[in-house]
Amino acid sequence: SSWWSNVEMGPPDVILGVTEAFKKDNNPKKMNLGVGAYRDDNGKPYILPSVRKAEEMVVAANLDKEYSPIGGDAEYCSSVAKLAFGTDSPVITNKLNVTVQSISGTGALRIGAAYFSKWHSKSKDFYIPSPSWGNHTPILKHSGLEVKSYRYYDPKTCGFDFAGAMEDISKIPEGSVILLHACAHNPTGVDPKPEQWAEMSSVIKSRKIFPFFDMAYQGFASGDTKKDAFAVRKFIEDGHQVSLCQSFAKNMGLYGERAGAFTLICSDADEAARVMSQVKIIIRPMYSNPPVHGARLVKTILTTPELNAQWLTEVKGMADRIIGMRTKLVEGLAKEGSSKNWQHVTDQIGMFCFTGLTPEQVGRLTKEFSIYLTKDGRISVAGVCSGNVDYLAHAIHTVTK
Ligand SMILES: Cc1ncc(COP(=O)(O)O)c(CNOCC(=O)O)c1O
Repeated sequence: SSWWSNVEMGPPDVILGVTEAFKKDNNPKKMNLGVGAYRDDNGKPYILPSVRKAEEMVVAANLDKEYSPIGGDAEYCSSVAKLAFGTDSPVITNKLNVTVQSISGTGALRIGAAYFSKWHSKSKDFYIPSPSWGNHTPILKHSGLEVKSYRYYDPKTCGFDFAGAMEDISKIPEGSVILLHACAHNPTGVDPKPEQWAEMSSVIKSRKIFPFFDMAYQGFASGDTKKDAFAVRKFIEDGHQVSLCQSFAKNMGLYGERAGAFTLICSDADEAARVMSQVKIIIRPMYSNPPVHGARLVKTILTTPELNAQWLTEVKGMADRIIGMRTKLVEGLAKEGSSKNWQHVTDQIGMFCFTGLTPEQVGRLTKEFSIYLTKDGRISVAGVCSGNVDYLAHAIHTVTK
């Protein structure tokens, strides 16, 4: 018999499964609201002009294709750290950040999980929001960590369960790690308000819990990179030694280029040198060194002033288009005569909207209207455009009235 006769068929990836079903549907009005990738108002993938410009500059520079350093290009690492923390942050000026390039946000989470599994001796428990990005649990578990959860989403209001979150956080044992989505929470689109972040920061500090940030959407949520980094910068101001995962998949549209970064904040230069040495020891046997092209595009944009300014307008443009579609959807539902409160659709932020639709209503959207989304009622607002927003409003009203 074969070596692999023992291998059973694994479950299909929920999100990619939605896209497969969408492709098979030949209804001209079909809509794919499953995949978390930006689409322009014609429903097409979008390559940012600033990225195209950076690519021309990189190609014209005739660079070699030698191996990157294990931790990636040093200038790339310092440019992405400045974007996250702010150029005048003490973290940057005192060089307290250990920042390495990662294989996008997922790679940053993998490096982080492996680092904590090996060097965070106080606890192996990671508390993630309920719900969280589907990949968080397997990434953490594959690294030998325990995954627990804290209340986050309130299905009654389709909003943030602040009281529940605070109650759960106040019970998390000292030394545990809490995973926080810095902005544009996936899958709910629900973010804490600044004053709620402040309260979470103080309880996390007083309980000696470690804040592990995942910032996959900086600039893509509100359109303002500083605003979207508020939580990370607030926690640092409050004295937390945060860790941070960054992705340039969404805010620079570099999905397939796999550009990201992982940062640990240290207490002094000596600690930073020791920590950096151990992070590199983790990366070396994982994938040895990162891909060069995506990082070169990011570095060129972030370190070329006029390109950086152009990028900021483009990422704001993507955020504004999505925010505009949220408003149009709520207006469309009102026009359809819906008497339900759809305030959460415009209160939520980023790529996703947790509609509050039941699995049965989701099933009807797909069956009766060829609208594809995940069973939890999450829609990727990027899949909504001026040509289909009224159709979506009609369909949602029909299945919810
Ligand atoms: C919270 C979060 N962290 C990290 C990541 C990592 O993304 P990447 O590895 O592509 O940078 C993502 C990307 N999610 O993909 C969209 C979807 O859910 O359909 C993410 O949402």
